Amino acid sequence: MRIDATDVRKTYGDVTALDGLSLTIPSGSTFGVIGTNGAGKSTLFRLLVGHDRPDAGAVSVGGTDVTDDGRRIRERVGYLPEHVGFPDGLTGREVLGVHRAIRGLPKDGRTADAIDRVGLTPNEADRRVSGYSNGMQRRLGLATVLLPDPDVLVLDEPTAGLDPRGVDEFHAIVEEITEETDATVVFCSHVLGEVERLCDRAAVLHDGRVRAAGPVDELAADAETHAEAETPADRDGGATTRSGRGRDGLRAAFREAVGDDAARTGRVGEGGADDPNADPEEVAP
Ligand SMILES: Nc1ncnc2c1ncn2[C@@H]1O[C@H](COP(=O)(O)OP(=O)(O)OP(=O)(O)O)[C@@H](O)[C@H]1O
Repeated sequence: MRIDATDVRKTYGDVTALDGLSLTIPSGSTFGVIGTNGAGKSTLFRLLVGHDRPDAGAVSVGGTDVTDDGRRIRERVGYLPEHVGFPDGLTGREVLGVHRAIRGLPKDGRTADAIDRVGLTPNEADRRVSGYSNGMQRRLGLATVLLPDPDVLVLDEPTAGLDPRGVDEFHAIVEEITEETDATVVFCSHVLGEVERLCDRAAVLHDGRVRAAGPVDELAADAETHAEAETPADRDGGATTRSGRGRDGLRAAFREAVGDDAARTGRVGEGGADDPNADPEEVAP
């Protein structure tokens, strides 16, 4: 399902969270939204899944305005918020059973499928969630989202706080989902390397606006257009080869939006180069 946000504005009191944001997420893409703390990522995601309404502008999913038919959107869109809590007394399998029942989904093996897809063993699924590690809780959260077999997955910082192994495992699960289904997957992150690894498209968000967006392989063109007057190539008459495409392109767009310091470490917001979630390869020498 394609997602369109058009000139969206959202304020909380005197705070402008989204300031005329426009973005298109093509059907079937794996789309990464990267931005600083407070850039508006979570606000955007709440609007995409119909949990909140824009003050101005429009958001549509699969051609349906989310404010017209929020229920249909919530049926087709799986949303994993940044912070998910589960009742401590239940096992993982019971949590999924409750979610299945609340959503009116049939007892057709989808609970066991979801457990399998997120890599929880049957034994782990039968343990109480109070004993789950952070990574297991994230996987269980993803399993609840997968239950209805959604057309769109919206994941708000799904790997924040996971150790490197947990991050890797979560990435592998997302990669498997994107390979095996036609689902549109949208997630946000502070970590550039995560977006580069998983996404075919990306947007850099800053101060409630999209600063660069497009196929990861083509973001270079945007960044180069904006930074044209200052590129080494311009300064030395074209002798220096420009960064080209792919990773360098996204990095250039990112640097333009968030500044040299964040671009150097490949991450923005909390943590730093020594954060367990940081990809060491992303830290420039
Ligand atoms: N419910 C709310 N009430 C008041 N202000 C809010 C609310 N939600 C978000 N904001 C403000 O809107 C702005 C955007 O917040 P948002 O959570 O969308 O950013 P974010 O990019 O997800 O940040 P982070 O990376 O820290 O999670 C921030 O200034 C935030 O303080």
